[in-house]
Amino acid sequence: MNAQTQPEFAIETRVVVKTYPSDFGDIQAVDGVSLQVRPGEFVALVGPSGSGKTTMLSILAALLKPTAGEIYLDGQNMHELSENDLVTLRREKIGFTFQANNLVPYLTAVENVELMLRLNDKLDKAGKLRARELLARLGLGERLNNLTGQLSGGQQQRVAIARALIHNPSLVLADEPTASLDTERAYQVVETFAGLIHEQQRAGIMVTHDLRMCEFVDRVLQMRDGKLVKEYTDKASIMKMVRGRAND
Ligand SMILES: Nc1ncnc2c1ncn2[C@@H]1O[C@H](COP(=O)(O)OP(=O)(O)OP(=O)(O)O)[C@@H](O)[C@H]1O
Repeated sequence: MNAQTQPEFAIETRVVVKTYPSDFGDIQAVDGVSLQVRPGEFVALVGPSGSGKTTMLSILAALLKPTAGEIYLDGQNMHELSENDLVTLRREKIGFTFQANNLVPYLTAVENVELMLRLNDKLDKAGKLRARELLARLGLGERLNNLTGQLSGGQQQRVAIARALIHNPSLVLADEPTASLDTERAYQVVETFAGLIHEQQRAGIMVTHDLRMCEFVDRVLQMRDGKLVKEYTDKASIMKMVRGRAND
């Protein structure tokens, strides 16, 4: 990897296809998706159920191999990496938050965040301080030493966000990060998430069914039948889309 030149895009996909075999013929879950996200840009991936959002997110997370197409993370073609290098790249350069936040129940809030640093061999004094600062920034300064089961859904989701960001990944992926939250908490979580993505210059991609959450993103990509069918690129058109649908 060339550390000298900073590529324009943190993540770029070129004509990505994912086909699942089935008894009724192949299912084209992702059908030629090309997208690019810059550092510091927060993008929402929306679309009806079955349109391929989760499949696309899994491919971006290097958890699923595409049937065809190319993916570049910080300019590195993922296809050219060995399985071992892919594991390392995923651990170092990608942060995730999932709907079920996958926190470790027998660890405290701060230990869950530190875990990402430990896995990357970066759990030093400065890292520990950053984990505490990040959780405090997310409003959990007084909950650092609580087990995650002692936290509310929204608090757990914020711990998951801290864990996704703590190792300074280039790409942060969120799958329905607000699914278990009430509206007010969902707004708070996504607003804070957006703020951190902008401030720390990460590329953020969030899959959401809740179009109101698009208020906080810079761009909306709409999928249908595995394809990107529409893009909203400015605040005014995003807000029009949010309001139009929200009033249905
Ligand atoms: N492991 C799999 N094997 C076979 N088909 C699959 C598999 N995973 C997903 N699919 C199919 O691929 C298509 C896209 O699914 P995907 O889960 O990516 O959609 P989605 O937009 O995330 O849907 P939702 O909003 O309901 O989560 C669907 O037709 C789905 O049935």
